Amino acid sequence: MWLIICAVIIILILLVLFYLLRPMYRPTCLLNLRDIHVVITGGSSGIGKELARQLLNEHQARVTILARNQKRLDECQQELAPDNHERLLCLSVDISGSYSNVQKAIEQACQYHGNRPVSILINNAAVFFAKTFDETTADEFEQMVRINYLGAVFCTKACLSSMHQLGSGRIVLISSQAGQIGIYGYTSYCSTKFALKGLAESLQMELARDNIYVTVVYPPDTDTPGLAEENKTKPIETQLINETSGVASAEEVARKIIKSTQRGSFSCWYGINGFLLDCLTSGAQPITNTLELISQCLTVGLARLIIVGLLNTFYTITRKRNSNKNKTN
Ligand SMILES: NC(=O)C1=CN([C@@H]2O[C@H](COP(=O)(O)OP(=O)(O)OC[C@H]3O[C@@H](n4cnc5c(N)ncnc54)[C@H](OP(=O)(O)O)[C@@H]3O)[C@@H](O)[C@H]2O)C=CC1
Ligand SMILES: CCCCCCCCCCCCCCCC(=O)[C@@H](N)CO
Repeated sequence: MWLIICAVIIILILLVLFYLLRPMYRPTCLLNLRDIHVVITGGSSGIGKELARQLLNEHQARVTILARNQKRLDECQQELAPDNHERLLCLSVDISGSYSNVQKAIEQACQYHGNRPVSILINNAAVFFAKTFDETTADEFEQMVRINYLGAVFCTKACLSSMHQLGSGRIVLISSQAGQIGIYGYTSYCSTKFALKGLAESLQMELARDNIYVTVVYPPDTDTPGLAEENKTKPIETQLINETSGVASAEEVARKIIKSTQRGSFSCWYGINGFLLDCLTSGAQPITNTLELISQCLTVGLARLIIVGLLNTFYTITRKRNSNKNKTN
């Protein structure tokens, strides 16, 4: 008798919990990508280019790539859509320049794709280099904020009317694991990537009622031309810390971005470290799935313990180098 009463009480508590913890918004269905218009900033290299490739070849989407360098854009057009020109438009624009230029580029893109409004915007373009705060110039800080943060704001602003027109949409912000944890050498980069999460949380609260879903992506180091360039001057401290999460391929990173975007998940992470970092930094981020929330609640304490252990190692790495430098001086 008591057993049955206990079981009923437990079930009731679970039901109430599930009701209280239900997602605050939920995409109606998995987004079908066929023939829809996807805009990818920074799609002429690395992760952006791989996204364009998969969207074109595996999902038959229509793609617009925005980047600055015309030569790289031409090569991209040749490589990604040699005999299918009408599905891919490569446009040269600096997303951190004037807002009206970005707006014009988006208008031109919609016209090119048969007046198709933008269904998905992937804010992927960014610049990155690793230098200490002291070594980073004021101009470099400004450039980083302009491209990595303001560029995403401008493109999002320019695409929103499209999504309102459609009555649905997806906005993807490519952050980084360096947008979840502060790292030696990334004072300028981390700040811009952290900023994207604040933008995403507020934007999602505004747009959930319009059926527009925001996804923030947190890749680890990823094998791209951008990473190869960064590695040429990366301080050893930054290199050693980043190695904790290993190096992913652009192919796997792009694949999960597309899946998370179709689902409308709020965050997109990679591997066990990515999962733990997402739990650790879940804070007040919205949930799209009750099980996700339960796993975060159960793991957050453990993740905090692990990160404190790791931080000890990271601080040892940075102190050691400083004492070596001091000895040689
Ligand atoms: N690779 C990595 O290890 C990781 C990367 N990320 C993030 O993933 C994203 C892509 O990185 P990745 O593929 O390595 O980058 P790449 O450096 O390989 O490519 C960057 C792209 O952005 C474009 N771009 C840069 N500035 C502008 C601008 N002002 N206006 C328009 N386009 C611009 C570049 O073209 P052009 O110069 O011609 O304009 C290029 O197409 C970035 O947001 C990065 O922060 C996150 C974690 C790890
Ligand atoms: C709770 C336990 C979690 C443990 C994991 C902690 C690991 C920290 C490693 C961070 C790696 C950051 C890579 C940045 C890549 C990037 O964005 C650049 N390549 C571009 O500059």
